[in-house]
Amino acid sequence: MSVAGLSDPGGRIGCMSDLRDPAPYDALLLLSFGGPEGPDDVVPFLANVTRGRGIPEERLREVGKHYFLFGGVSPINGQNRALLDALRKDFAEHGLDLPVHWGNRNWAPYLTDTLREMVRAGHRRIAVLATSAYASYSGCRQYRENLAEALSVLAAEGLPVPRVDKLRHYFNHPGFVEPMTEGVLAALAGLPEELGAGAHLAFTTHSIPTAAADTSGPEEAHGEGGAYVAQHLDVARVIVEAVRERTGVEHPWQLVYQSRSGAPHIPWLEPDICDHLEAVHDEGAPAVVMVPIGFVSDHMEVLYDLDTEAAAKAAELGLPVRRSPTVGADPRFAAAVRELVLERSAAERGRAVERCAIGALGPAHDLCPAGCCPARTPKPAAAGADSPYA
Ligand SMILES: CC1=C(CCC(=O)O)c2cc3nc(cc4[nH]c(cc5[nH]c(cc1n2)c(C)c5CCC(=O)O)c(CCC(=O)O)c4C)C(CCC(=O)O)=C3C
Ligand SMILES: [Fe+2]
Repeated sequence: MSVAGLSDPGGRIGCMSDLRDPAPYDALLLLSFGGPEGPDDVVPFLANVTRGRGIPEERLREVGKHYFLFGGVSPINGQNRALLDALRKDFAEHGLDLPVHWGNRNWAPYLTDTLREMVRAGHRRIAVLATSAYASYSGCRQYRENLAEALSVLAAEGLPVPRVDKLRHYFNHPGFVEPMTEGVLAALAGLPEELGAGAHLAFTTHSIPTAAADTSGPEEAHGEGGAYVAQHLDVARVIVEAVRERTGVEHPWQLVYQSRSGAPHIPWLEPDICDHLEAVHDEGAPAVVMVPIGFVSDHMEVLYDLDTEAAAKAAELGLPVRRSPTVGADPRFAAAVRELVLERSAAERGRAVERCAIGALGPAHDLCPAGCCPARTPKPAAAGADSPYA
């Protein structure tokens, strides 16, 4: 069943607030991308991200320019540490006794090392929260492939193989969306009054190849843009409507893309944020608020691609822009994670659960069906119906 989030002035957002029992889970794993923490980390980090594709070091240094501009430090690890603290605090305050660990796909602490420690500490049934809210190969199945790889290493080492369950996509959880809505309202209020009312909202997310978008989500969601585009449009509509309710203004808006990479002849989702800024400027938009709904924290894709590159484009056009924040370690997001854990725990125990979701799409599946967000070259993926693991 899908119900609207209940939000009171104290900031509590709840659907399953009566639940406390995390069984059958004995731990939560925060699974993220990882990022470099100094100049010497940048090239090895990029080699990890692009592993198996034989990209020469020279090219990696070029790609690493964004990181070198910031002293070789991505903010993403610090942001995950802050999220870990927020989760532990929220769990403790709500009587949820569940240890929280952290592992990354591409940098230390590495997923495999974290899982090994968790198994040695006795954990056998692990809920997994990925720092990616939407469907897609890059945002979902690739994390599941990395989980399968890590489990295969543990098995080869003769260690027990834990069961890992990835929590559902939370793009439409009110604890993810409401802090972003508030951020948009604050960004609009930060514009000079005569510009704010007519400002355009540019909702941004990571561009991916159109072929990956079209096959994102379960098979029934396939079609142009697939679940990836549909989910982002749903979140954008919810925010536009919430802003209209609060301000009386329905701002013109569009879903646009950023951070494209890959060969130019392969089609990726468009338009790019910079082209979009130019287009709306030509149409006479007085100002733009960039809303990075595709990301969970203000990491390098946000700091470079929006705050540096797109901001420079806007300055060149003389177009006033603001950028609203991502959820990061917002306590409402931490509360949402607790609810996702408790909801899934109850479901695994066979209880009927209320799944908190706003927008038109309803709550996403617990278990990715076979063929969900397929890879170009099939690999084993854990935590889905087609997982080779229990
Ligand atoms: C959908 C999506 C998300 C959102 C979901 C999620 O968060 O998972 C995301 C997040 C991120 N992407 C990140 C960094 C990178 N992504 C790359 C490359 C790519 N991303 C892709 C997609 C996504 N990416 C794709 C289709 C590619 C090309 C193919 C490939 O290489 O797989 C490359 C390689 C160099 C380049 O091609 O530019 C880098 C360095 C960082 C870390 C930022 C930091 O350090 O603060 C984060 C959070
Ligand atoms: Fe990426």
